[in-house]
Amino acid sequence: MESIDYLAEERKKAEFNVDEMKIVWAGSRRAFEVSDYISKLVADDPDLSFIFIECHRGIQGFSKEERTMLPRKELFKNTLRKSAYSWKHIIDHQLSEEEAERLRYFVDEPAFIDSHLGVFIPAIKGQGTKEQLKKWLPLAYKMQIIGCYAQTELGHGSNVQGLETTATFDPRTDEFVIHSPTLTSSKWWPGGLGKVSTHAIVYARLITDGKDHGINGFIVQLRSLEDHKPLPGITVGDIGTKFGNGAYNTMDNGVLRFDHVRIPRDQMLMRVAQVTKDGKYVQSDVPRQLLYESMVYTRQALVTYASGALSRAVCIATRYSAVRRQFGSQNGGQEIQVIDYKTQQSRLFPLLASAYAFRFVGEWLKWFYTDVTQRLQANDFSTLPELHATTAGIKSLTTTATADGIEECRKLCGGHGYLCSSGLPELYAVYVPACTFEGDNVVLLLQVARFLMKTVSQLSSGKKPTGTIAYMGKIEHLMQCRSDVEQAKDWLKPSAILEAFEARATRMSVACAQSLSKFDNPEEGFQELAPDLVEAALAHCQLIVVSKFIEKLQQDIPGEGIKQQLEVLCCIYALFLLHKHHGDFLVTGYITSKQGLFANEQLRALYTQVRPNAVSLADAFNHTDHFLGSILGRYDGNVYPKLYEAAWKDPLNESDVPDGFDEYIRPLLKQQLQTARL
Ligand SMILES: CCCCCCCC/C=C\CCCCC/C=C/C(=O)SCCNC(=O)CCNC(=O)[C@H](O)C(C)(C)COP(=O)(O)OP(=O)(O)OC[C@H]1O[C@@H](n2cnc3c(N)ncnc32)[C@H](O)[C@@H]1OP(=O)(O)O
Ligand SMILES: Cc1cc2nc3c(=O)[nH]c(=O)nc-3n(C[C@H](O)[C@H](O)[C@H](O)COP(=O)(O)OP(=O)(O)OC[C@H]3O[C@@H](n4cnc5c(N)ncnc54)[C@H](O)[C@@H]3O)c2cc1C
Repeated sequence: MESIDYLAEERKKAEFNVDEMKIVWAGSRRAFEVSDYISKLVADDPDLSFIFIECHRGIQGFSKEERTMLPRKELFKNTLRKSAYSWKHIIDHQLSEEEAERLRYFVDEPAFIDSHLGVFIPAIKGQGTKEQLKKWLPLAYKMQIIGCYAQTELGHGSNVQGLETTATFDPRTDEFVIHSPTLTSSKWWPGGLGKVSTHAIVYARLITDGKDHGINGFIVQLRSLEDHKPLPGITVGDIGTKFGNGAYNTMDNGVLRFDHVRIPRDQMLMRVAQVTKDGKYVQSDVPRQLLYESMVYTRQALVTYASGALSRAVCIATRYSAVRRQFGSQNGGQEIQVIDYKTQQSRLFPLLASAYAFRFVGEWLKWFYTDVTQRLQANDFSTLPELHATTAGIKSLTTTATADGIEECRKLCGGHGYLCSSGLPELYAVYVPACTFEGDNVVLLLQVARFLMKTVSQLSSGKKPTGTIAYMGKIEHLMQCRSDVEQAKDWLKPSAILEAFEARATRMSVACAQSLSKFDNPEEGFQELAPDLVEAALAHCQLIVVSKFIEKLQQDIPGEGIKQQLEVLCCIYALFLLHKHHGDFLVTGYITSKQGLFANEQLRALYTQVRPNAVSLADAFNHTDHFLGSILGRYDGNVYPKLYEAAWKDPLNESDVPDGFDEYIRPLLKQQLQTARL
């Protein structure tokens, strides 16, 4: 049956070429083609798009929208099936690394393979010696071993230096003895650990000759490669069901304890430090911080994933807001589309703009990460602190805004957003731990703040700040300049926006540095001023996102109407932040309240400009209906019949009279009848 496009009228309004925008969103024509092909391949192959479960009726298939109704054990087994099937497809069709990553992404179920590819392999690459890479990477790439990243413990997560697991060198046997001395030293949380991984990168305190050398990474085999049973001395299992139905529960986050488990000396990852056969600890000439390199890699990758998750929620909320109508019907005509309410626009369009902003900053961060990694290979470590601060800060900003944005999109969809079939509750439940994993977002902003305080303190020494903190080189100007905006449309000038964000970030950092200098003990001062420091760090990170969006617009972007749309989105993103953090800009004295009001006036005008393009800007994300997994976000907008149809598939509707009627409802009703008779 041919489907009707209920959003066709919306699509006709677009003032730009949607196909060209799809390429801008994907990053390149090639990236678009790979994503487009793989997303359709997943959607069209039932083995990848459906969940199959053995039940009393035989094997039953469930769609993605139905997965929140399924028990964890069945879901987990199905995820194993899909991972194995995906892997076979990757091998049989000789998919490239890029295609394989897209396949994993569009299958869209958290799985052990994410930890294996996203953290285990990067950790070996970042911390292993050439010989170790040669030995372990081929095994990992061929999945002959499956690995996880076992850093966090029951008692310690953020404080990596506080980890308790020990790795004590025994020179008699040339081995390390890995041990969990306390309950709180139990490894706790690693994804893929609970039921699947055969190996782990275990972070443990390195002890030689009774001396503690701090944390190091070790490759430890956990399970037999024959029967998958835990090896002697190892206790391992899953930590239990997590937030939300379905959601992250397809992942086996695990617990792990060691009872004096022996591993050969060459399984210590030795790029940063080595232990010789006679037990001597030798530090390399690379900085110790390279032990944390894999976290930098993953934080960088999470930024692009943030734009992906936010774009899904925004696509659902935008399409549904164009379908949904409330109030204002005249003479029996149609009611108003809720997307036409200015309040709906002021909540939705900044999120649409944020999705694009995060995509571009993610693109840039990937480039920056690659650039710094190449320098590291050549033993140039000068840009490592900036990379750490930037990945930590942008990961924090984008994941917090994305998690909050998904929840806002759920509310933008009214009551129907609360149904699992909207796709939004599960998207939120899957996504929200990104605010915690790979570094709690507040802890990460405090790292940015340390970097900023260091930068400010070095300004007087004449050290010229570069890269993302180059703006601090203009400190004298930025501390005293005032906005020259005289009317609302002056806020459309990139230079006006940029200076506002630079002045605000500089002044907030300098204010913190001045407050800090009043403390005799800087560490005490840092603790006391932490909330202000976090705000200063956020201001710096928002400046980075805004400035990378502006830089993107300075590139040659072909395609009818594309640049104009992106300019509107960039201004919405920046002016929305300016409006939200109005207080910062006022208190630091850069703008007057009148100029703040101009920004808000301009913002409303931009919402009107983006309105006819909204559905098409969401289409440009190129999400398939399968990937969205949402009745509200369907491409054709055919929401009501599909919601109605889906309700009847709920297990509660399998019978008219529910189980439990005879035991619990009938007696109540009888009791009422008897009372009525009395
Ligand atoms: C086909 C391929 C497909 C692949 C696709 C996969 C893509 C992946 C996507 C999704 C997968 C997601 C899976 C996620 C699973 C989750 C995993 C985890 O959560 S792992 C555990 C993560 N844990 C943390 O993040 C802990 C957070 N804590 C820390 O990082 C640190 O403890 C700290 C907070 C930074 C503090 O460190 P420390 O105590 O050492 O402190 P300081 O004294 O503050 O720092 C000392 C100096 O070191 C600098 N520093 C700190 N960290 C780093 C770093 N990472 N890099 C560089 N430098 C760093 C710090 O700035 C200090 O410097 P100075 O001031 O001395 O100059
Ligand atoms: C779904 C999921 C998957 C994970 N996967 C892995 C994995 O594969 N491997 C792995 O090793 N770990 C993994 N983790 C663990 C994760 O990395 C940690 O949970 C994370 O680093 C936060 O540490 P924590 O749990 O110790 O939080 P805590 O540090 O205990 O945080 C609790 C609160 O204290 C605050 N806080 C902590 N320190 C400070 C400070 N210095 N100043 C101010 N406030 C502070 C935090 O902001 C937070 O509000 C995973 C976690 C989750 C939820």
